[in-house]
Amino acid sequence: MDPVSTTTPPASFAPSLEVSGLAYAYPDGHQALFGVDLSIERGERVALLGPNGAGKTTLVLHLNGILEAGAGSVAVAGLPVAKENLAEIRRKVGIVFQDPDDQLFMPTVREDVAFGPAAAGLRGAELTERVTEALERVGMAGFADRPPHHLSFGQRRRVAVATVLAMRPEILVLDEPSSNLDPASRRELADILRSLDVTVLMVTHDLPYALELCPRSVVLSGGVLVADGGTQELLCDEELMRSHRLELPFGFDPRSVSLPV
Ligand SMILES: Nc1ncnc2c1ncn2[C@@H]1O[C@H](COP(=O)(O)OP(=O)(O)OP(=O)(O)O)[C@@H](O)[C@H]1O
Repeated sequence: MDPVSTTTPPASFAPSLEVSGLAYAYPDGHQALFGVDLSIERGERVALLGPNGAGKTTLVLHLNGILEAGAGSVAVAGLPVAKENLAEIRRKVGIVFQDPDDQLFMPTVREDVAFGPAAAGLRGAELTERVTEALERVGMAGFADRPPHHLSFGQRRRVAVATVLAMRPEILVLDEPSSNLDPASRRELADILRSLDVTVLMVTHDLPYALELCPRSVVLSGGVLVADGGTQELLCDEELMRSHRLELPFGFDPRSVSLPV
């Protein structure tokens, strides 16, 4: 048997995300991650929970190679996150930042959504189709010719999601997707995210939102992955919640929510 085939699964069978023994210290010496292991299968929606300073952003910045692992490895759909693969990795890992204005800078919504695919070489009808599809998936097709700065915050967040979906990413990473959204916009975004056929990793302090959207959660605390399991099960674990400064809103009962699939 070919020895390579026993250690390197074909990309189509590899998990969307495989983080192994990831450790990282910032240049000032602060150790932010200590040997994190995390595997996410295709199509899973996973919430990344943890108190302030846990290392969540540090972990996310490793997924598309903004930070380089001190030790351990990260692979996206079987492709190692390494300098020689960065262009491909950045097409596969779509990050939606907390502030949509960090991602929207073109005169119109259409141009913002077209920016990534055009930079990747798409032109003409293929590019138009990609933009239309992404805007339809977030319910913003009717806004293509509007300047992003004329849209509401919730609409801008949806366009930011479309800019990332237009790249047809392997994994969609969202940083606090529910922040600053009113209840209706929050629900609409949840419906959109549930409808997508893509792997989702969502960083959030909004525990009810994690429960609503993600069947699975992982808890990072002090740079260590301290829990990995069903979101409802984790949120019902009072000792886990208390010891990692995770708090549910007053009166919220995680058992009362009908679970996502
Ligand atoms: N550029 C940096 N240099 C040194 N230390 C840093 C740097 N950025 C973050 N840290 C430290 O690394 C640790 C992890 O930070 P990180 O931003 O990853 O946490 P987080 O879980 O995303 O927090 P939050 O929920 O507050 O966004 C913290 O102790 C933080 O102070």
